[in-house]
Amino acid sequence: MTQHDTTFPEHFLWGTATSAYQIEGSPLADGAGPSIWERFVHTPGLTIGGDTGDVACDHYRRWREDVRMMADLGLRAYRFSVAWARVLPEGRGTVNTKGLDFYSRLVDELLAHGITPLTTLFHWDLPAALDDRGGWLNPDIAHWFADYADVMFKALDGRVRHWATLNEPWVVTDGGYLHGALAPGHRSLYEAPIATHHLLRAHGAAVQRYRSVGKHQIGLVVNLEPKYAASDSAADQAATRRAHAYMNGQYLDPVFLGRYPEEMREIFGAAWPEWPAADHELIKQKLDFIGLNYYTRSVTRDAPEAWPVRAGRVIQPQATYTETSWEVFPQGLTDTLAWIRERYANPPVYITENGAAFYDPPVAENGRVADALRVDYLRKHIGAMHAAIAAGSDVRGYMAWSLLDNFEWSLGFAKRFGLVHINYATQQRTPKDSARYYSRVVASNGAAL
Ligand SMILES: N=[N+]=NCCCCNC(=O)[C@@H]1[C@H]2[C@H](O)[C@@H](O)[C@H](O)[C@@H](CO)[C@@H]12
Repeated sequence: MTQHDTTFPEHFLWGTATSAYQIEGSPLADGAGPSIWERFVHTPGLTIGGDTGDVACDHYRRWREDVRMMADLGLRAYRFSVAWARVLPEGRGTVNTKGLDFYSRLVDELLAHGITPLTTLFHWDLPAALDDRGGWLNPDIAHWFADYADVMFKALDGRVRHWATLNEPWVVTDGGYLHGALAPGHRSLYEAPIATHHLLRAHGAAVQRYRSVGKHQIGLVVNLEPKYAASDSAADQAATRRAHAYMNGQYLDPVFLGRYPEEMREIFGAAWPEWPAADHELIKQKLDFIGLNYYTRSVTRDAPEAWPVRAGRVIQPQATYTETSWEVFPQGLTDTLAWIRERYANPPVYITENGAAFYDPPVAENGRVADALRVDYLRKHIGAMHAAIAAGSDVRGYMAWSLLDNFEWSLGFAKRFGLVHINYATQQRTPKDSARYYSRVVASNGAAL
């Protein structure tokens, strides 16, 4: 590839991403069991405006229309997640065939339109019945998850050739067990490391199971956020090392290197357990790819008040920020891909999420949504990804987050990440300018950047 050539490798997989609870609606339809998010959103005060995923984008009923829209946009791939409690209402035991059939039909419809499915087994919506048994704090969850994964592998493997075990274990632990902003809403220094470890053991158990029943590819999706020291001071440098270990190394080091970063004990102190070697062997299953979710960076300073990592984010006055207060920093994607390449011996990577929430203008009379900021965000980040590929990173695909405006967890519907606008009152879908732009990028394999 020459300097100005932005075409991507042949067969580069261009698509979009969503997750079950954020778009499907009908969370209890056809025998599905409740998830911890069903409980969380119906607990007053835990989501902005009391928003819930009861309807969301009504994708559970409009899925054919949505697949047709992906095909009309020329998308080649689609990353979605399976709601565990649709398939196993109690999280384990009896399979709900109607729940499984929803995903089987979705996969067949995608394939019929020439769209490659990438399937995430867990995207935060843990079955409530398992949470009642301790959820990610119960060591038994490793085999509960592997048994659920086994059901999905046997039902869909072959039609689905790209599996991801977990989506963003960091967010599950940091949001759900340390700070409590996300389901199940715990706030515990002692629970967080246990949740992390059991998430990683469950991941390892599912990958191990896949190696005995599956024939294609399986990986782990992590959100990585590069940390840049705010100054050369020892305190800021140390805080940056802690923040990097906590958000980035804490998940990939155990999987690729068989150990946690040494900074973890410094961060958690007495709350950081010692785990048996057998656990590390289970976690360290060989992966076929890393799924990278990239959104932003952090310029990091020492912050003794910022429990427990003691690292703070320094606002960059000259930067553009998204509606979720994330700095737009495309270089961070190039740097993160270089870090993966160098630290973990250049594993295959799919960018499984990249996108931004901006304040979009309303749908105009002519049907346009002129989301210029999102077009610019995509252009710059796809360019940053290309720079990493030119430097040797083995990046194999890019899934823009998100296909649709959707339920943004505790922020509800207030934040719009979609390439396609959703009118929640009518459920009308309207491709934004960013969708039209992305269609051209996909059709030209990156040349029309
Ligand atoms: N602070 N800070 N820095 C950035 C940390 C990002 C952590 N959140 C994510 O990555 C979530 C991921 C999730 O998969 C999806 O379900 C969410 O809708 C998107 C958008 O929020 C992203």
